Amino acid sequence: MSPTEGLTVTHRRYVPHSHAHYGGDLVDGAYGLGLFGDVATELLIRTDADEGLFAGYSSVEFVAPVQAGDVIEATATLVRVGNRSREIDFEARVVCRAAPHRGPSAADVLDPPLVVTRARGTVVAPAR
Ligand SMILES: C/C=C/C(=O)SCCNC(=O)CCNC(=O)[C@H](O)C(C)(C)COP(=O)(O)OP(=O)(O)OC[C@H]1O[C@@H](n2cnc3c(N)ncnc32)[C@H](O)[C@@H]1OP(=O)(O)O
Repeated sequence: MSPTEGLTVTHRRYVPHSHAHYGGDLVDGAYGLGLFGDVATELLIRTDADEGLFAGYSSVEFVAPVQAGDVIEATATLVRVGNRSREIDFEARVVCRAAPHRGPSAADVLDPPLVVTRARGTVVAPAR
């Protein structure tokens, strides 16, 4: 087992209302995949001193919708180190969500966070 297996990186960001794409202020699923690309980039910088290139996803599940106004966090966990391939588990969770029934700027912390997307993918590092 590689000493870097199990390493986890988390990014957190606010989902701007300009990203709402579907009815009900929903955000497209690709938004979450964009977060996964960024968090995988930091993971590869930490393991390989290089951003790497995303080769593909073996699975993606959209478990619950993401809404404009959410605060979302994306986690990447390194699960397998190949020669140049790095297999990564991803999870995105909503940690804060708007509460429009209380007013236009009202929002709550979600405890526990709401899991919205899970995925597994492979990023490829350059040959050393
Ligand atoms: C961090 C996020 C970054 C991004 O989002 S970048 C934007 C999106 N991605 C891209 O534009 C990448 C486009 N694709 C490519 O440039 C190439 O395509 C790759 C560099 C990803 C791979 O090409 P090659 O270097 O020629 O691959 P190989 O020498 O055939 O394999 C190297 C290792 O990578 C594994 N691998 C290759 N393709 C896949 C795949 N599609 N799914 C899973 N694994 C893959 C292999 O098995 C092997 O692994 P082993 O070195 O550990 O033996």
